[in-house]
Amino acid sequence: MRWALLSNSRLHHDSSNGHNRQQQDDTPLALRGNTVNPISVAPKIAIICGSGLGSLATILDEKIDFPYEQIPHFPQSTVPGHAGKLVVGKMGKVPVICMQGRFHYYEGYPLWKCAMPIRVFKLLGVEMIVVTNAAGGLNPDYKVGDLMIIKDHVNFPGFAGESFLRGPNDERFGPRFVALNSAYDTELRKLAKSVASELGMNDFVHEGVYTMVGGPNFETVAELRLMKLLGIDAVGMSTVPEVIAARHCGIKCFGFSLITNECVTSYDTDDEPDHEEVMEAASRRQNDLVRFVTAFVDTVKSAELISK
Ligand SMILES: O=P(O)(O)O[C@H]1O[C@H](CO)[C@@H](O)[C@H]1O
Ligand SMILES: Nc1nc2[nH]cnc2c(=O)[nH]1
Repeated sequence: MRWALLSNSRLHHDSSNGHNRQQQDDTPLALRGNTVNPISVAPKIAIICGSGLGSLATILDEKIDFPYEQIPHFPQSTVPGHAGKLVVGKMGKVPVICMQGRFHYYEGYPLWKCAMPIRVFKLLGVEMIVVTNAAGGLNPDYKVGDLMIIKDHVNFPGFAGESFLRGPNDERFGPRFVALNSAYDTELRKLAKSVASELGMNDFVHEGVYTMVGGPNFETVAELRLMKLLGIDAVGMSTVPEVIAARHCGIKCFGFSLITNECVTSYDTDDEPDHEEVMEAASRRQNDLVRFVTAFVDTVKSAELISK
């Protein structure tokens, strides 16, 4: 397999995280230039599959897989439930690219690397991301298996100065300072709610605020109580860097969390969250999620919210 080089200086800024600038600049990401399996049709939507949610990629027609280990310098998936490949194909009539496996800060990647695939997608012509994740439910109305359309986020790593955008700004992707007050597109959220309604999913679909923590540990009771006080509905360890990268380069964002566990906010219980429970909950809801995302993508196309 041969890969054409696309200068990666367009993808990354210099980082003060100890990463080798030369390696960054050498990273070949021109999937269109793959002479074995070129991406001939530009994907319009990128779907980032959360923990245990990889089945969203398996339903594509005319699928082509690009395992991460075959993409030089691409990060590798290390978390169970993240297969580690890009899958390109069609969801209905829409060309899409799925990340079956995302990158998390706790795996050891700096935030710029966690969300670097978003810039690859931008260069491939992607106009919208559908970002999904598994999350712990803080809102007392949420149950395991519920779906939360993300209305907004609280970026805890950002409070400590960590950002995908830290370092020199690459003006070719977007401005130094980026507005995030409407990061999660209002029109797309409205449309998703009407799709959920049409599919009879109203009793388990909510809208709320997601927060990202660094992980990999789950939260203490005191931390979860603090988050509740702040109006946070669900907590996870991802998504925010991808959304910031996307908004910076003008990609529209729609996101949802699958509530895989109820956060333990009391000291009077032996309940503990674990990753197996997270994956089991994701697996139980996969058929509904596939139905929801397929109908959403179809409606986005009909509403002409992506180009023809
Ligand atoms: O956010 P995704 O990738 O869905 O995964 C979530 O599930 C894992 C914990 O079980 C963490 O990685 C958390 O972020
Ligand atoms: N931080 C965090 N991430 C999760 N991912 C799935 N469930 C959880 C949770 O309870 N906390």
